[in-house]
Amino acid sequence: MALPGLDVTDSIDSSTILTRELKPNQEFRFEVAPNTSITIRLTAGTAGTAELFGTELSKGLPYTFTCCKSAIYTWTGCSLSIEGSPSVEYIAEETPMTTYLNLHIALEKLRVAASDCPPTTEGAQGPRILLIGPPDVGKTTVAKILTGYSIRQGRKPMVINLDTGGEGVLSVPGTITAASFGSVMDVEDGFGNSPMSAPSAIPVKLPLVYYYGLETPEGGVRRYKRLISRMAVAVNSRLEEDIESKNTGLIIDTPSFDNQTNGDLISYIVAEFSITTIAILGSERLYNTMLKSFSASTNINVIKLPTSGGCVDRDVPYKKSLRDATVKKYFFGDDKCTLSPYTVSIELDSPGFSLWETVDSSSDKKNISFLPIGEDESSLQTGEDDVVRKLAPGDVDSRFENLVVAVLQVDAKDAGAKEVAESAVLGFLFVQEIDEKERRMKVLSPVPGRVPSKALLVGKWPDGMFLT
Ligand SMILES: Nc1ncnc2c1ncn2[C@@H]1O[C@H](COP(=O)(O)OP(=O)(O)OP(=O)(O)O)[C@@H](O)[C@H]1O
Repeated sequence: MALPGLDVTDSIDSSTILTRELKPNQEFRFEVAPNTSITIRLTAGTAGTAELFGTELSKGLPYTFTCCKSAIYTWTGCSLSIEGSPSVEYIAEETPMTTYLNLHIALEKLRVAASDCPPTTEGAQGPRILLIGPPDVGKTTVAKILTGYSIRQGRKPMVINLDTGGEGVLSVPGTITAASFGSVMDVEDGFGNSPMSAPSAIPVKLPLVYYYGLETPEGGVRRYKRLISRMAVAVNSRLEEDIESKNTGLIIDTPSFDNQTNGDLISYIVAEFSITTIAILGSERLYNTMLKSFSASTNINVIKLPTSGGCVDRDVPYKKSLRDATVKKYFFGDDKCTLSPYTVSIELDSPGFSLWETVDSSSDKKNISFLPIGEDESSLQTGEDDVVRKLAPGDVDSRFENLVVAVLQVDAKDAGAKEVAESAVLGFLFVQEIDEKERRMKVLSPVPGRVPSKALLVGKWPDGMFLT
């Protein structure tokens, strides 16, 4: 019988062991299908180092990968042994790693200059880089590489993820997060785990999390912008207390911005986070648009970065399986650390129950063309109820099954739409079943006991899934 959470992957086919010799500046690229896994070792007793998206591999240690498309790069040449069968594997000679390293060195110079300034002055603020571009051009990968390099240099970057449609960074999909990275990243897990999900061999990072609950910013631009503003305020005040992070600066990953329609949003992010460098990947057009838009700003550099030939388009089912795996891991852990979530029952009619839903206003977009000339989309949204809506107990029905629910920091009884729309997240629940007859909601919770009397927020993203 398959126990929930324990059927994570098939066992590794240890009969297949490949050895790959890499010359300096070569990259071993591999893809592992969902439900299979491979183990890679940097061969012990041989010379050479290797890194996975900026994080160095230890010699002889087994690293297990499942459901991923990734690459191991070497500056020196190295030998890798691979146990199992990757669905794709090859050695690439052309990579943009030297450009990425040069970018890191340029940022590091600015960090050194920032460290030389008195802590309370503006000069003490390190570089703040924003990575933008179309889908699957390597924005997240470059964010990982820059983060990995700056950690190896003894720095403490603040990493911000604004991409709600992806797999999530230190949290579930559908969230925006900020975390200070002061310790090594996880080779297998990229940005690693937060203590909200599972204990980990790698030191945990404590992220600030906001649940947006929609796939793209377009669904709720107004709330998305407000969350960005809240996060910018929180990040800035954190940096004032942590001079190491302040000197290191920000690395910001974004959703896919591939044309001029996102110009307003990009400008908003640039202004809120006081961005100093905008790096564009994979779109000459977006690069030129940004050059024009920020030509008057002397303190903002606009640069173009090459996309790695290893970046692969990930189809919709693959992305869905990555999202599902992240949520599953939040509740059940992984094969290194299995967790046992608890099933908790919530009374829908209890006074402490307050469930809100995020509103997707993208359906209003089709009406924009009927607006009077001079009025834009914002005039369609008039009150707080346009971004989040409180559900009456009678409205809670089976359409909310198999969705993620955020437990917010704001108390259920004090929660108004404004507080709910802007509140940070304590943790997540997963709705298993809604019994409309018995007026109960059965949820999966990472901790035992009663669900705290906090406002709960359910979104449309991540989309429904079966956690078995
Ligand atoms: N050099 C490489 N070799 C192999 N795979 C790579 C390489 N660089 C990136 N990838 C893979 O390509 C995929 C897309 O990269 P990434 O997630 O960084 O793009 P993105 O622009 O952030 O995507 P999105 O728009 O979905 O956020 C990922 O699975 C990543 O691991």
